[in-house]
Amino acid sequence: MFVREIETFNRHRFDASDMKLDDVEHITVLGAGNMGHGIAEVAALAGYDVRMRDIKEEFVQDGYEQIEWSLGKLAEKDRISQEEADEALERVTPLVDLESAVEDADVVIEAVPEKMEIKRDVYEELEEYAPEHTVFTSNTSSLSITDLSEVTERPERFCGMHFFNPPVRMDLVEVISGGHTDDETLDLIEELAESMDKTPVRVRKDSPGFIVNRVLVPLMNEAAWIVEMGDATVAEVDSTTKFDIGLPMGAFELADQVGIDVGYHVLEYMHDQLGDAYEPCPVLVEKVEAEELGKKTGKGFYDYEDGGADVPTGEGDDDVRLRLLAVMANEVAGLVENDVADPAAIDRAVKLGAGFPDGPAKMADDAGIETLVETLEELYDRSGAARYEPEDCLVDLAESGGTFHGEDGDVSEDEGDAFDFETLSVEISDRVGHVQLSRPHRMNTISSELLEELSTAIDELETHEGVRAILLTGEGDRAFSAGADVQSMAAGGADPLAGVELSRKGQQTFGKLEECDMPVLAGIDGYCLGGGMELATCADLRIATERSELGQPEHNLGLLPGWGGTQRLRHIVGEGRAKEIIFTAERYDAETMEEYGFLNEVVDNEEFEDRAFELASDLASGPPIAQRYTKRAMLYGREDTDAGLEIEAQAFGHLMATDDLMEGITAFMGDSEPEFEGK
Ligand SMILES: C/C=C/C(=O)SCCNC(=O)CCNC(=O)[C@H](O)C(C)(C)COP(=O)(O)OP(=O)(O)OC[C@H]1O[C@@H](n2cnc3c(N)ncnc32)[C@H](O)[C@@H]1OP(=O)(O)O
Repeated sequence: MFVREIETFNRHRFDASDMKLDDVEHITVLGAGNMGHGIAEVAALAGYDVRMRDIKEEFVQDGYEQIEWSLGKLAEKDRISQEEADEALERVTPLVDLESAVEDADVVIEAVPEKMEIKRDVYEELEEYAPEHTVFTSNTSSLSITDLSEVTERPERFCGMHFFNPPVRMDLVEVISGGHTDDETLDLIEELAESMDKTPVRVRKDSPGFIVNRVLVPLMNEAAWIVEMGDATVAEVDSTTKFDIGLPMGAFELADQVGIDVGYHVLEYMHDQLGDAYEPCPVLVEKVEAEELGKKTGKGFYDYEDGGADVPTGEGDDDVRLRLLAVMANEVAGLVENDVADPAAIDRAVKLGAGFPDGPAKMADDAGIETLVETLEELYDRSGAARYEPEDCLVDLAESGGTFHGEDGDVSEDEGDAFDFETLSVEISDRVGHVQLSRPHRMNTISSELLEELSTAIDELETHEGVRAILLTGEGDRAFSAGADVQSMAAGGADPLAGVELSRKGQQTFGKLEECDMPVLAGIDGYCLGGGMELATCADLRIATERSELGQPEHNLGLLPGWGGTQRLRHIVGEGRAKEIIFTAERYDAETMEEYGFLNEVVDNEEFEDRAFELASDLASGPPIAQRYTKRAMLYGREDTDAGLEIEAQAFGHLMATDDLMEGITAFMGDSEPEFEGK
């Protein structure tokens, strides 16, 4: 028996390190509810053969119809073609029989109800039928991955794969390591999430609430405690959360949206696992007992049969703001201290998973760690409640005058290279993060490594306290970039799937520039071709030297502009010109590209460097909040004017309460230059 167990263990280990993303063809999703059918749809859209299983025929049929409806909607909005929608649907097989559902599975994603007993039964049965090589994942949002993995005989090939609702729209997937998970499994599942067009964030340790819920749920609890303790009303708390902190919803509005019971159950679990700091506020208990669970029951903190959440502007309270930020900062500190994730990963996860404009670590840095620790200490003295006891690492940060994004944040303005990359150089000067493509010997062509590093550089600059604008240039005076490195692309062989992945990777990486909160300037000197032009297209402004030549020559190679060019270029130059540029595959001079509206300015060759830095510094001195929301409104308004107008209106209102507005008006009246701080 002992020998057999060791053999099985060894075989599992071999299989785990052996399975690569290319080997994954069949995915089984267990559960056809909201999350299950959403995940099945995402997997089918990514080209996987999907079996979706639930315990009753009516459940799977219902899930299948939801997928059909959702794919139809995507096609209707031209996000995918009708043919792609039909093909994706064909890849989904709804099933009740577990054996047939998992017999070919390479990866299982379990999304059954959040009850340990139910999941345990499912995994025990699953272990009977699933092939040896299958990797098991759970979409649980609250249960322990380690505990779940121990129900199976393959705990090393078991991890969390936590999608957000609705999976088809939400970008984030938390990939959670259980106590036994091996690195190969985590790598594979992260790659799988990326292949589904999602952004994985690794949760290095199995910890209650993982990252996003660990920040959100205590935030909702604290909102409730503020009301319970008589320190503010629901309206005041939500006004503060939405209009002073700038979160997408008020804390109570969010609780109603998610379901008060859902938040409460996660909180109960945290209370059980992590102790008294997570004691649920009685207000939440009362709501759950009264079955006033939020939107889904018609009543929660707001009455949805009587107009729903109507969060007032201008009722914010600074003590409430500091208190909510302090509690969030303490959660971030707990996650960092326990090595669950670093501040950059936490910020990325919360921005993607909860739609926060900034991550909680960045918001804490901005508010001042020392102030937040003082806030916690005052509350702790007053109430003695464990939730206000500051984490050691937060106190240490406050005492040392540091910040969560400290190392980068501490780089003084003109200190030069702040980051270590092979294919890029990144420097920070005068609040401008200057990214230079640094492969001059190959015309700054874009290799997979450069794409990878660019993606990291954008993430790092975006969360860097000292950076307010990004400038992109190419090293040397021959090329901004001559596009994708066709040589290394050809070296990858003629693998269509790898091609799809490469295209997606470029689309996503360049897309980060469109989505990032600060203005981006592309400074073009020399050739700006193919993927290089697609990169420049994602900047907000473009300037080029007189000698520059620009174009999309992909058709000459029998390719198409696969890093966003078929979609994004038309937003800058209009569809007619975009088609002309792509179909002729010509190289255009800078003057013509200025006429076409692609370039904002053409500059003398000798003056290029000075002008690029001058313009980038100008952008960096602009009002950050207004810049951020202008970008968002314009980006989301591209396909949906009403959505863009709504963002515009909300942002306009939000700006009314900012220091930046006061600063702008005061400077205007006093005829001086404003010093915007983004507050
Ligand atoms: C999804 C995205 C797809 C794409 O982006 S596909 C690629 C689109 N880009 C192109 O098609 C541009 C191809 N390159 C050219 O047409 C020419 O080059 C230039 C006009 C940019 C420059 O021509 P010249 O001044 O005569 O120089 P040179 O000797 O052709 O190039 C210098 C070195 O640079 C390498 N190089 C240039 N472009 C690329 C590229 N895109 N991928 C890989 N290498 C490239 C060359 O091979 C050569 O290298 P060595 O001296 O070692 O032979």
